Amino acid sequence: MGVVGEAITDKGESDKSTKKSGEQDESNLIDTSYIYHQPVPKHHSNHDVTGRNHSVIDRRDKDRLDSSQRILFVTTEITDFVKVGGLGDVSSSLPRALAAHHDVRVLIPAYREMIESEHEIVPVGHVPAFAGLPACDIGQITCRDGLILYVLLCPELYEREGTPYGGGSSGYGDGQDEGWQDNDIRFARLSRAAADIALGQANLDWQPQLLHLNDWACGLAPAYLHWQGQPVPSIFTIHNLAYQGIFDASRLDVLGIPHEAFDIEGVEYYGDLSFMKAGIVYASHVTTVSATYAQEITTEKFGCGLEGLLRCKADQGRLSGIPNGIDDSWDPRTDSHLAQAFSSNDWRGKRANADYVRRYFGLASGQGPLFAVISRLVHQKGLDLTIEAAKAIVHAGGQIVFMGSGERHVEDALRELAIRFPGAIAVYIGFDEYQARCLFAGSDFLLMPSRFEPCGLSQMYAQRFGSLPIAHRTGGLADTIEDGVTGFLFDDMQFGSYMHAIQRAFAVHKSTDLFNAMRGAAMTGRYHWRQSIAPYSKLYQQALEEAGDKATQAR
Ligand SMILES: Nc1ncnc2c1ncn2[C@@H]1O[C@H](COP(=O)(O)OP(=O)(O)O[C@H]2O[C@H](CO)[C@@H](O)[C@H](O)[C@H]2O)[C@@H](O)[C@H]1O
Repeated sequence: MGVVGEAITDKGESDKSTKKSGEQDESNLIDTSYIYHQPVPKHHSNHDVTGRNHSVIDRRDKDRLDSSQRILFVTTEITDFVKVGGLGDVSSSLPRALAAHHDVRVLIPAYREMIESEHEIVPVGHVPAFAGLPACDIGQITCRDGLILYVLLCPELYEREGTPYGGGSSGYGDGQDEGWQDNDIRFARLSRAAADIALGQANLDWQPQLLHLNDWACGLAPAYLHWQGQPVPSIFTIHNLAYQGIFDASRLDVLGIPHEAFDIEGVEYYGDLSFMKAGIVYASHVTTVSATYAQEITTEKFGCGLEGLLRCKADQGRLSGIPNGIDDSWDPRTDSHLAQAFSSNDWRGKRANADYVRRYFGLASGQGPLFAVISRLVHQKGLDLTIEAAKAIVHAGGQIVFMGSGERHVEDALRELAIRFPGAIAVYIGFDEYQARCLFAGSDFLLMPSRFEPCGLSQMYAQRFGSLPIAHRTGGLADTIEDGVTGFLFDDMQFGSYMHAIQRAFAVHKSTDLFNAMRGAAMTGRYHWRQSIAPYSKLYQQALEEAGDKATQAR
């Protein structure tokens, strides 16, 4: 990824970075069960995250694949090429982590970024037109580490300026924000292609046994299979229930949805059509990305109108929370992006990164705490609270760097802060993977007062790089931050509660021994994908067995 934004410094200057983002490494897998209904483990440990490098899928893995499952992982973003947020990171690292145990391939639309990349796209298949969905070809990109991407070639749908979801950059373009007008067609096309591939109807020389679908954009895939009476098993993972893919009921025919399916038991959502609901209803099993969020979405407060259905799934044992992880590229000892590599207890090395961040973002040099915000700038992330807290942080001697893009009014409010507090607040509108890593490494604290957070990756990256998160006790934040040990949690989404947590952070910063102990504890947390592989594998197995049983009964 190259330049995607501008840094606004206290001098009002723009700065640009052209560094490439880091390659993703993978590491060994161990079996640790980690599912919803089981106690949420604490991540503080004396062990470091190390492991065998999986950046090249080696012979041993290939041999094991003979007895493994063939999984098609369907997604709309992947950090290798295009990323709007956390789903891009997960889609890049989870299939690679799973590849040690399974034959995992990825299906994704062929966006402009792929077409224009140096990667060769080899034509390997074709899917026919269906209802109002155009026919299209399937190309194959083989990544340097061996991961195979099937890319859906349809220039009129996918080769556009903008994000995978729309011309704006705030969210996941599900029809409730600035999404492309034809997002229903675009992502129904993706879903139908996944179903065709699963049925061996795409002329590929490979056929998956199971679909692993991610978020609303893939929601129609299990529905298409169901309506054709084909029991191909599928896992549907909710990364964010707030983006649902809601469209007008008049679109049923163009999307090839049978009218009988438009009811409360099917795809109907309060008079509209919901792709997210389709995924939940028709997939063999639903997962989300943390244990706490899996419970939260069964409640009215977090369920976005789908809590009843989700409660039902939970009662049937068909809803699990499996936490996200981070890959081995997030290692401050080896990350070549950093101004200086460092390890736990090498606080001078970490300090070199803080100096770099202050210089790069145009902050005054100083000894006070350095806070970072690295986030999509959307309502979910609670930026309003941080904007309110900014003045108090600066007056107490802190500095803040904001990096992100999203809702226009939030971007404008941040620009105003940078102008109001020169030398103390810097704002980078956009996202730059390289500078983000430096910021995680250079900051003392990460501000993340999310209203809800299905899992959250930034707080894991921050802890790994010795930056203590200050976060709302919700979803994955509650599961991955140990209050007073690896970060600070606050209970009420209120300014006073947030400020109290920030004050605790200031107090800890003053006490060198305590601060260092907390940073050390945060850096040794275990958030690797290896913890998630066993639960996913178990679900795959279970879904395949169930599908096999059904097929036997049907005979
Ligand atoms: N403007 C921007 N443009 C591009 N990248 C940016 C960006 N701002 C931040 N990022 C990067 O995107 C990632 C953010 O991931 P998160 O998981 O924290 O949140 P997100 O809400 O996007 O993901 C959703 O999906 C993930 C994956 O399951 C869940 O962890 C999470 O809770 C859920 O909200 C980080 O790598 C961050 O550096």
